[in-house]
Amino acid sequence: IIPPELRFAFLKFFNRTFHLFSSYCYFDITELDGVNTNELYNAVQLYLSTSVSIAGNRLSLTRAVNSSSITFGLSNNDSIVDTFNNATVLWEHVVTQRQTQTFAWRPLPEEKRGFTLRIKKRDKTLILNSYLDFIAEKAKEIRRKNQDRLLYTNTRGGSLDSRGHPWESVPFKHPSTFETLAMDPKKKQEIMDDLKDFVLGQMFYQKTGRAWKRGYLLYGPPGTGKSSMIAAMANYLGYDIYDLELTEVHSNSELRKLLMKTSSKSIIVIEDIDCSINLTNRNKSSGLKADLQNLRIGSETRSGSGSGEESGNGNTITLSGLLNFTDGLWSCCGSERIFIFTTNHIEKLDPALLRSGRMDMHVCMSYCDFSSLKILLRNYLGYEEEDVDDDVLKEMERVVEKAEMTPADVSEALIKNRRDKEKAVRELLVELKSRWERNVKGGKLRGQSGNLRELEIVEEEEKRAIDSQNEDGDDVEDETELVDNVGKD
Ligand SMILES: Nc1ncnc2c1ncn2[C@@H]1O[C@H](COP(=O)(O)OP(=O)(O)OP(=O)(O)O)[C@@H](O)[C@H]1O
Ligand SMILES: [Mg+2]
Repeated sequence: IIPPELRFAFLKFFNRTFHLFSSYCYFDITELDGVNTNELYNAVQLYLSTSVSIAGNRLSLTRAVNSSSITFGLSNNDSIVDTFNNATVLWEHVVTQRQTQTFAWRPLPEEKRGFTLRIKKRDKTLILNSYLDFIAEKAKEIRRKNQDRLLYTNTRGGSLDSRGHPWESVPFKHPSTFETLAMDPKKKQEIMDDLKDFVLGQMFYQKTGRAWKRGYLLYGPPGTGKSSMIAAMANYLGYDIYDLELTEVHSNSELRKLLMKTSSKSIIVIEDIDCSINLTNRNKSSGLKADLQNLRIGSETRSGSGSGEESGNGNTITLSGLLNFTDGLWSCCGSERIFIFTTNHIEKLDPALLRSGRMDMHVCMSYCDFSSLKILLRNYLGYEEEDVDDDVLKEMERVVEKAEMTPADVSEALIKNRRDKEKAVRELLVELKSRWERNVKGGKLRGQSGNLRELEIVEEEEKRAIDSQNEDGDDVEDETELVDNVGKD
């Protein structure tokens, strides 16, 4: 019979007085903080899920698709007690149904989730100063220990899921590490040191007034390990990867939103940057001129308000948008981020992307050299240097650089015969030699080979080959015939 308004006012009053005299205070940690995901919520969830002091008698068990581990969690509206430095706290997982929505720009999740932390008022300073930091640290540690990295992609084409995430994720389990990566050991060490300095460099970045981020440009022919390098970096640092598909992004503002939804401690990757830029920039209006214009717009906005507007009809991403993405004010909305661009054709890239300070390190991933070859032999056959015949090794060392085989080609040759290791090495050498021969000969025809000794060797080997073929039959004639036919066409 009491009117609802009165009942509401009464409840409010009751609550107020209750809180005034209660010795507890409460903190709400909601899953979504406006538009952003609340990292503290995730940290608390992780912390509680593996906390040894877990004392709840009702837990929810989850296992994500493809994940190897089971996660414990608090059931909806259940609570557990935790202790920290003699202070006892109570965590409650509060899940409420969202009221029917009137109108929203994007659908919000049906449930509102959050943790409520109840502590004694006298513990307030302790909790605020150290307990929450402790949880964040612990969550980080757990995440690292679980080794469960995530690989995110933006293949939704701009649409959001019910929690407002533009990214889709799967567990990332690429086995590539710096150990298995075949490249010049000196260069490899340099990159590893650089990464380590970056991770430990918070103070440095703060002191020098730089945003805590770093850019790498990986370039080189296909199959030289660019993607493998990215995986190795992620595994080394324990970072998540955001694989940004630029062709799925329709405007600069969409790009910015994607960036805002990435978490810190992550690697943001744009593969084959030359192709993506072509697609969106050069096809529009008049090629280079449009680019230059975009660039100008880009630099204006960078020094100005930083609000990088879309040029043209606003339905395309531009170079300026991309530069703002990696470099502008928005790029520091999180910290500890690594940007990696890869390309097969560095010469095609716009100089604006290459200028110093933008991509901090340019890493050339190139054809297999001798040191890489040795790493691959160890990876695939378990062979150390001394396990391979000396002459064979010397021969390999002589031809490997000019053979211009990619590590992917070498891997393929080794995998094919991995049951018969000796045969694998033999066939690899044959392949290396034939490519070497072709390249050196090609160089001779183009008149650009400087090494006379090598030419002599090629000629000698050619002669020997012809002799042996003449013995075998008339393969040579077949070949000339083929060439003739091509000539006729
Ligand atoms: N440097 C390397 N060390 C070890 N393995 C390699 C290396 N390069 C290539 N591989 C092998 O070759 C395969 C292809 O390599 P990867 O995908 O990393 O090449 P990529 O440079 O990214 O090529 P693309 O330019 O076509 O994307 C990998 O699965 C890996 O096993
Ligand atoms: Mg690749």
